[in-house]
Amino acid sequence: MVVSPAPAAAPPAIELQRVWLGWRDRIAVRDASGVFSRGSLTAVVGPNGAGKSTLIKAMAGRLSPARGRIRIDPEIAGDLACLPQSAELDLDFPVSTFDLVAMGAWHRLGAWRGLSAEGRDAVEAALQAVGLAGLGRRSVDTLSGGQRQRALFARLMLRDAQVILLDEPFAAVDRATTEDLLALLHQWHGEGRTLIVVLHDLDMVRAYFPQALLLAGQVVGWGDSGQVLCAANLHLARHLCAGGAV
Ligand SMILES: Nc1ncnc2c1ncn2[C@@H]1O[C@H](COP(=O)(O)OP(=O)(O)OP(=O)(O)O)[C@@H](O)[C@H]1O
Repeated sequence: MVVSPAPAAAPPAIELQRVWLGWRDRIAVRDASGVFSRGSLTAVVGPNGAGKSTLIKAMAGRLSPARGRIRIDPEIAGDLACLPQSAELDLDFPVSTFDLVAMGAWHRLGAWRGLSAEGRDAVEAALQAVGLAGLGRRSVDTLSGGQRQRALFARLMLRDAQVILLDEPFAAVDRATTEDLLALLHQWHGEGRTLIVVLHDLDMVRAYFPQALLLAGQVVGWGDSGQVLCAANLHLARHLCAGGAV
């Protein structure tokens, strides 16, 4: 097994300390340890059922570890945003795209306070940045899948979080949308945010993500994506998820 440690230069944003995660009596992730450094850009990859979404949910605070600890840097603990898989999001309600994006600012403004002129400008700027300028008045239930994903990225811009977790953000969106949203991820990375992104496209990971965490019910590799995504690790991950023991 090749497990490379994450670079030690930056302080930890999120540290997994012998974390076990499960659903009722089923263990989904066993004994995972490692560090997502501050400002890192990490892809979480692995076969279906490897525990990627489970780990994202646990780091977002939606699932408690059965054992071990997820330590989030206290300085950024309240500054973590999560975009779940699109299948988990019900956007079939008649709210305007503008209001959906503006919801990103709720944690700063309070749920029932109106947006200032500055806030409204920020929403318009975010809509423009994701290619939805002029669509603010459209109801989200009339947007295409790609447009919804763009709107959700605009909402993340308003959220302005230091740590951003994204679960398969490019599933079911076309290539142009993927490229635009990938560019936004890189912009956020350049701003020093910590990004943790569940992905299936290994070529994309090798090309654009410096760090990778390969899961298969346990950590198979974690570190430089070129090293982690070697043939031996990928073979081991497939073997483990097919029910093999090591
Ligand atoms: N809400 C749940 N209740 C019960 N079991 C669950 C739940 N969510 C996930 N699991 C189980 O936990 C294990 C890991 O699932 P998880 O969704 O984390 O995998 P994944 O790596 O994200 O898979 P995929 O690539 O298919 O999205 C699987 O065995 C799955 O059936």
